[in-house]
Amino acid sequence: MNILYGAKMKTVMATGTFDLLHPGHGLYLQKAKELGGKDAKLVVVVARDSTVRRKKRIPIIDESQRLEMIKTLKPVDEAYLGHPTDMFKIVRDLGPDIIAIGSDQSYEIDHLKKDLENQGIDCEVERVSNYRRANLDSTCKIIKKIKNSEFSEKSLKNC
Ligand SMILES: Cc1cc2nc3c(=O)[nH]c(=O)nc-3n(C[C@H](O)[C@H](O)[C@H](O)COP(=O)(O)O)c2cc1C
Ligand SMILES: Nc1ncnc2c1ncn2[C@@H]1O[C@H](COP(=O)(O)OP(=O)(O)OP(=O)(O)O)[C@@H](O)[C@H]1O
Repeated sequence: MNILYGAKMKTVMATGTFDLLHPGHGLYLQKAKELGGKDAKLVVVVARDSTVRRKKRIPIIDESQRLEMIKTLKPVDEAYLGHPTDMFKIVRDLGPDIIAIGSDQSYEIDHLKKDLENQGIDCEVERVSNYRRANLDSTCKIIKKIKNSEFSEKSLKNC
């Protein structure tokens, strides 16, 4: 926790895959930062390719490019790749005051709080309730759209 003119500046940690960025990612990061109040710092942990393969699918964009993109976003103060196997290591290293879980992330808040306690980590866990609904509001939907599109070789000739 940093001290800013006598007030506590909170560090909020956000996590995710962020493969093929969409506005829902931006909303999550903005709302996550707001959980820390005025002058909060937002640090983002980008999932490793090996984690994404294990939990979801083969990522389209590799981890270094996903990290590079996240670092360009306005609410983001710092961003790092996570650990390949130990999800608590980065939490220990970054020492956030709050971990912000996205509205559709599968982590159960009380369960995660207990796991952190068992690891000796003192940190709040809060859910970001905002979800941006749209035709393309998840990476999966973008992938499915591209896969089902009738892109012919001719229409892609300028790619
Ligand atoms: C507290 C916390 C720490 C995490 N640390 C890591 C990590 O060190 N390495 C990693 O690859 N993924 C880590 N993750 C997992 C990913 O950020 C992400 O949750 C996972 O790829 C699944 O994506 P989804 O949560 O959006 O469904 C962490 C998640 C949380 C909640
Ligand atoms: N439409 C959305 N509105 C708000 N938050 C979102 C939205 N989509 C994703 N998020 C949040 O952004 C973070 C990163 O999401 P992530 O890239 O892991 O998944 P995703 O975009 O939902 O794609 P996938 O289809 O792979 O699950 C997570 O915390 C997730 O809850």
